[in-house]
Amino acid sequence: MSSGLTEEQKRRIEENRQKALARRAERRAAPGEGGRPASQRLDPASLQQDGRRVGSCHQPPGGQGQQKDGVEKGPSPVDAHPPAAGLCGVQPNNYPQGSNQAGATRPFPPADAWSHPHPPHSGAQHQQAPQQPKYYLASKNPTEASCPRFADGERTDAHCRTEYTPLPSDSMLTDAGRPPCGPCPETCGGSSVSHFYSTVQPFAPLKEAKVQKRDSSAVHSKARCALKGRCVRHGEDRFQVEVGYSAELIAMFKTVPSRSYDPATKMWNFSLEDYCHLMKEVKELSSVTLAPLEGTDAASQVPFSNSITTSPTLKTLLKTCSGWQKPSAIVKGKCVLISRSRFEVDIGYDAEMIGVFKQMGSRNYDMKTRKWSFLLEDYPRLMGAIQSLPSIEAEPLPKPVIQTFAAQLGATTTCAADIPDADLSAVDSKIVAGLMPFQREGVNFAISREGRLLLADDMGLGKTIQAICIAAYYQKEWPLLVVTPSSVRFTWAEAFHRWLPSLSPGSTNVIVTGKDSLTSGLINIVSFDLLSKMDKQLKETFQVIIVDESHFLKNIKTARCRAAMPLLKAAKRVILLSGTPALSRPAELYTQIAAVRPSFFPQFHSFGLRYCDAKKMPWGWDYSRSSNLGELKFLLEESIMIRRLKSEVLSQLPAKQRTVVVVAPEGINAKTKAVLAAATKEMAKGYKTKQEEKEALLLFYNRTAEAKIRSVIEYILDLLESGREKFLVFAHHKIVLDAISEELEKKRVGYIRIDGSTPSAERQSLCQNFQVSEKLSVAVLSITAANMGVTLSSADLVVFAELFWNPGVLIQAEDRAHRIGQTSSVSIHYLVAKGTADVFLWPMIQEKIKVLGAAGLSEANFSETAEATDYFVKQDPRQKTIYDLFQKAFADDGDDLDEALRMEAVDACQNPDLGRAGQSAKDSCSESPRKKQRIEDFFCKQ
Ligand SMILES: Nc1ncnc2c1ncn2[C@@H]1O[C@H](COP(=O)(O)OP(=O)(O)OP(=O)(O)O)[C@@H](O)[C@H]1O
Repeated sequence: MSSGLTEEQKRRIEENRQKALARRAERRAAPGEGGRPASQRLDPASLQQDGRRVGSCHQPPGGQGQQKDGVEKGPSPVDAHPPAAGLCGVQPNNYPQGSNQAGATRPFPPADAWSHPHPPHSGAQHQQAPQQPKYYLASKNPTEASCPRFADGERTDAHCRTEYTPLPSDSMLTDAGRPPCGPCPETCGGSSVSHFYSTVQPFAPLKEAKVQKRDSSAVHSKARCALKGRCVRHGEDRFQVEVGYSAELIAMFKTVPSRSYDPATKMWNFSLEDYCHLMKEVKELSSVTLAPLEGTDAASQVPFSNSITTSPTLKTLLKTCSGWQKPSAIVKGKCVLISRSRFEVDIGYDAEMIGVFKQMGSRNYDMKTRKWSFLLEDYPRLMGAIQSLPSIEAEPLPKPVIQTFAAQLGATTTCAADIPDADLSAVDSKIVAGLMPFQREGVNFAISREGRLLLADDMGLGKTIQAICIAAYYQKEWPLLVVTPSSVRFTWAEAFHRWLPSLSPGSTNVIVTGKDSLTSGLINIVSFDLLSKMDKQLKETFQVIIVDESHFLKNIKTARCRAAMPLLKAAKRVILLSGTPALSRPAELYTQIAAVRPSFFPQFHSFGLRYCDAKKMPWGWDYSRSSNLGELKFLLEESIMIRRLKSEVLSQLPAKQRTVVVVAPEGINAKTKAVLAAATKEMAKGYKTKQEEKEALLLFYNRTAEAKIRSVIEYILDLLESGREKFLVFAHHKIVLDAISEELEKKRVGYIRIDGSTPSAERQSLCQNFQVSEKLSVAVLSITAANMGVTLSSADLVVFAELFWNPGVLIQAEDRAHRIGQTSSVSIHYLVAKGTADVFLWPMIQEKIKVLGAAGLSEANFSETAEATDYFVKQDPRQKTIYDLFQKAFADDGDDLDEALRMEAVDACQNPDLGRAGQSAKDSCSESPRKKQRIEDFFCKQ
């Protein structure tokens, strides 16, 4: 670049330079005169008495400075610095120890304070410049006139402030890699400081500041123009930076994690742990130099090993200095999926990285979370750029996420294509036509995922019908295996026959004992526990498997899980059903995910690290927490899981959904079975009197209660294990109510109980407690004593452990949950046991309700759900006789309540603890005084 000087000017400059050199040589030749005293040599260890390092660029007599090469600067116009003395020059630094001259070490305000417009350099200021001394020397008293001030007297230009000179000056002034000092652009080059401030945003990336700095560094030298300051200890483990204002310095300060600004002293201080990082950054800045902390080596920035002034604490705190670039400088973070189309980079600050972020078209900065997010299509480009930054360690998105969202990555599409309608023409039309719209979507989803999925619809939304339809779509690949809790094995068999009428009656094989064949049916239904006991038979691989309540597999260590996992991994289609796939923590999902997509997370640990916030503890890894749950949800929903809540599909649901649960007959012991069989046989013969008939029926009913207890309890426990948080259980016999209560107590499940012995005053408070308390999960209720007058709408599931012949009473009981205040569809489960009085009671109830319905007296309809159980009775002529007997006995009775009382009395008599005598029954009956009286009357009548 042309200097713009005439030849004559150049000649004179050269002359002056030569003269100056000569004078300097003379001074050097005369020891003690003009030359720097040995004591003032630029010794890195030169310290003030108080240990603070001060001036290292000494002002020679006559106010002339001296450069390392020993050549005094002459008044050459070329070298002459812009006239505002001190703007760029080496500032006086040989103040008396501890002095704080005006302008010395002027602190700067915090970043916010700089947000107001900075007074610009006036043109006058620049015009004044030539009138200032031309020597490039430090001015002891920088002229106030040359430095505009804020209203509060603060100078506007950092270079107007007196600064500490860093040492050793040799290193400062002869930094080999630096260009020779040229005009300072901020003052001389016409670029005002205020302009610089305005370009540095509060969160301006340091990189950008650096870019500006580096661009300008070509034309000015740090050594000569730099703002100078120093580091001093600040308390036990911190250091303070005493320096004038520099926007780029502040921008850098803001990246230091331990930064703290002291408004009183107006200085920034930092942890010693950040010292080396900070010094390294300062070194990069063109406009600032800092004298290192006492006791450290300016070059290496490590403590002096032999210095007596270096305390052990300092050594310890600075020990990472030499290698600061490694652990301490690396900014670590991770990419996290935050929606189906975007991901977020959860990471600390790094200027270069922010520069990369800003190049992404889809970038979005969330002011609240202070995180950047991008479209997935930018992911490959962004990661490529970030990974090339040595100081950044950003954990990428997990492989399963990349695989699952491959369509969005790199593509412009942000949404995966809609799930197509599956062709269900080969499936029984009954089930296809019976699917509700959301259930059809579930089936479509399953088929789009090639029959491997976790169907996680809320409880009661009809996962069974969907699973049957999905499995039927793959019927060519059957035999089918259905793994379920043992209490619903028969319900599954019924459901298959109900929804797939084309199935032959013998196609379902319900496995009841470990000796049964696991593979003899087209549809094989087995409980979790039996499956684990039948390992030997498991060699046969099923291509299609349904697992109901798949969260039963949540613990990999259980026998049931160990038995099921190899089968599931090997099968072609895996249909997992669970309304509550994880009851308390994401770790519980792992086995279910692994069952459906074994390739996603082959090792639990990688899943644990990402989603269970895995922590190493003294005893091993703790996976009980959760992390990145949003990402996990998006991953699962995109790949393998479909979940709808009741509230989302409420408009498609009936207000009440009734289910017949066929409870397992093996729950009935052999003796009870024999008694029941004998009773059935006896009843088939008929009775002479009506009274005999009724008594026989009541005894049969009572035996049924005893027989069902085990299955009922098993069912209730399964419900609890499945995550049902609140439900009502109605039973009629005291022994059933007692058995349920005892079991709940044993299992420490919170419950209330309302039966005939519960005083009216207490009922209300029990109900209120149940309504509001999360700790009360079950309401154990007597069908006859609690079917009216109580509100228990906080539950949306009603279980009938026993049947009652009057459907009106049952409907009233259902309505304890289905009433004003209920916001959900109410599920009602009727437990029906084969080989018991239920077989006769259930069709009878159906019959009665039909009549009520036809008369417009009831909107309830049992026939839909009950049709599967109809054939119990219709198939066998002997059973038909008994059914007729039931019909006759109960249809004649106008007063069902009397019947109920009679049965309660019988119940009381049958209870071994209560004795058989009428008197004992009277004494022990847990009924209200009025009822007691009626029972008494009844016995008196006998
Ligand atoms: N499309 C339908 N048509 C008629 N009845 C249905 C339909 N879908 C579900 N149901 C009935 O709704 C009740 C609840 O269904 P199901 O037992 O399959 O629910 P679920 O989602 O498995 O509940 P849970 O998680 O509690 O086991 C059953 O009685 C079932 O027959």
